[in-house]
Amino acid sequence: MSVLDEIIAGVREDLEERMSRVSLDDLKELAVRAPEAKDGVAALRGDSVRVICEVKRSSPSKGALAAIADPAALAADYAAGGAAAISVLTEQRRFGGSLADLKAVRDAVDTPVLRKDFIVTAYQLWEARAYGADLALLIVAALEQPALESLIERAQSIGLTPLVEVHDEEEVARAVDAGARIIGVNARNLKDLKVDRDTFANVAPSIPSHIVRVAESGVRGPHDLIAYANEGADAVLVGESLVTGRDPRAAVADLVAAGAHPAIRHSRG
Ligand SMILES: O=C(O)c1ccccc1NCC(=O)[C@H](O)[C@H](O)COP(=O)(O)O
Repeated sequence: MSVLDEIIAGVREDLEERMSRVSLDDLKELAVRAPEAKDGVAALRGDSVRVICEVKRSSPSKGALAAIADPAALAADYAAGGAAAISVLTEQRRFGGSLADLKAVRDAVDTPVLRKDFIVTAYQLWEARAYGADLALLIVAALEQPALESLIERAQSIGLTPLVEVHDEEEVARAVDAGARIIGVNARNLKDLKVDRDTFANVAPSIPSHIVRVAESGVRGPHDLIAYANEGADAVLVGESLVTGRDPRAAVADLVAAGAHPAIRHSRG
């Protein structure tokens, strides 16, 4: 069993428990009352490289990263630093996240919010919307093609923008066929957790230019953002280096400034 398979097995158990407590109809009621979803595509594409900042307490690869007692305060720092979106890991067992974190972040900022989890059912999309997410992660490696297609369609129909995650060119082809408008290339191989920053450069050229390209994982500071930008990234997704650093707001501001540097703007035409 790969790490991804193990994570998904746990996610399915936790999901069963939530589904036994909260009906889909009740979730839909909550979703109707949630603030209107913001446009994820508009948030992540522009003349500068956008920065998605993650609320990440722990991870399978590194264990505990940061306690994050107040995710709302961290999100407010990210927003003040210029984050284009805030990613909230809601998986409990390996990442220490929750839907309560998602709600706390939603209530604290106007910035678009991404539910980062291992989504395998439409019920989780409704949860995402009910707790205020604007975007939801869908991982190609976790889904058969018909499920990927139907989850992208369902996400869009309820106002969520799917961020469709891939790790190789074959997965890009699947994401494009399924109708993705934002594709994230994860430098982390979710089967063995190794991070290879060359993954983006190898995979991104196969992403059609009308699709937003996000470079995920391994960003330690502005130099990594600049490298990803030069390889064609519209946005980067950053977790560990922000939650383990001393000043997340300043760290985000440094990344945002690097992403808006005239040399990068010029190379992006
Ligand atoms: O972070 C992990 O160890 C991990 C393991 C298995 C599945 C997903 C995992 N992380 C999710 C992510 O993709 C990252 O949190 C995100 O890209 C930010 O990466 P980083 O800046 O390297 O923390």
